[in-house]
Amino acid sequence: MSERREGPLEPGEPIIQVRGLQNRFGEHVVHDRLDLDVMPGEILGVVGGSGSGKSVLLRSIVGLLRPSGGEVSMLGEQLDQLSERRRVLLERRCGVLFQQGALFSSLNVTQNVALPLREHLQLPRAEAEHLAEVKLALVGLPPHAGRLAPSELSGGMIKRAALARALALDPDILFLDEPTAGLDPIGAAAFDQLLLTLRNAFGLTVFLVTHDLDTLYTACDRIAVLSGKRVLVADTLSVVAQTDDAWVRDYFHGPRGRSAQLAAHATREA
Ligand SMILES: Nc1ncnc2c1ncn2[C@@H]1O[C@H](COP(=O)(O)OP(=O)(O)OP(=O)(O)O)[C@@H](O)[C@H]1O
Repeated sequence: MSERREGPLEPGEPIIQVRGLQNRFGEHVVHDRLDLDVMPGEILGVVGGSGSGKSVLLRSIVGLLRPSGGEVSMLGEQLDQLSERRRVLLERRCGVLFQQGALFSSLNVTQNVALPLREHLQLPRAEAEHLAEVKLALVGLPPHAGRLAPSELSGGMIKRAALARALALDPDILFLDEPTAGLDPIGAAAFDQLLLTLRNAFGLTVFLVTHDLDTLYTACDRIAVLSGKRVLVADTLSVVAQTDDAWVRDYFHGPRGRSAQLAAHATREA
């Protein structure tokens, strides 16, 4: 991976800053004056009930959805004030992994990962595919996986291939929407470890939408809870879990929350 680029961020400045975000679809208000900071190099887990607006928040930040109001800044640049050229440059610094992986079925895995390199950097095919193979190895896929069609991959392999594509342009920020959904517990745990390895090795910032309590316990530095159209709390897991809120209580202190906590303790002590 390339050297990390120097952004215009001041020390201590959030890498993503969301202020007063509003999102509505017709009469349906999803976000109302939502604020959130994401700090450089952290893995932030974003949780909340179904329909609380986690994916809409992610899409607003990566520029796939134009918010109804408020401001989003990323890497020191305010999204709604960017020229087309600056927007494309900023896009390159973000890798996005969508819920279903979103690989092109007509391309093999290597070609899928090579696509951003060809489109954004205009690399010749052979060079782009060589770099794609490096990325596939980085996410732990065996060499033969590159020649397979997406339909020939297991669920875990699809996630890894999609992660390799999200990493293709050496992003500063990785956005992941439910990366462990549909994986068995062993595959999910391996994915969490991979995420930690990548963050530790490359200093990536990770914005992670998840329902997976194990991921929150093992991989996240901070957790933001979406509730009531806003961020109810964004803090370390121990602070968040003590928040006086019915959803937080059910989620973190219900049976699944307790078993995730026990599993995380056991892993740390092993
Ligand atoms: N393009 C759209 N048009 C209309 N409504 C939308 C659109 N996208 C999202 N919504 C609505 O916005 C709300 C929030 O959706 P979002 O997908 O962000 O929820 P979520 O918190 O990610 O949910 P889940 O955990 O179930 O994935 C939902 O009620 C959804 O129906």
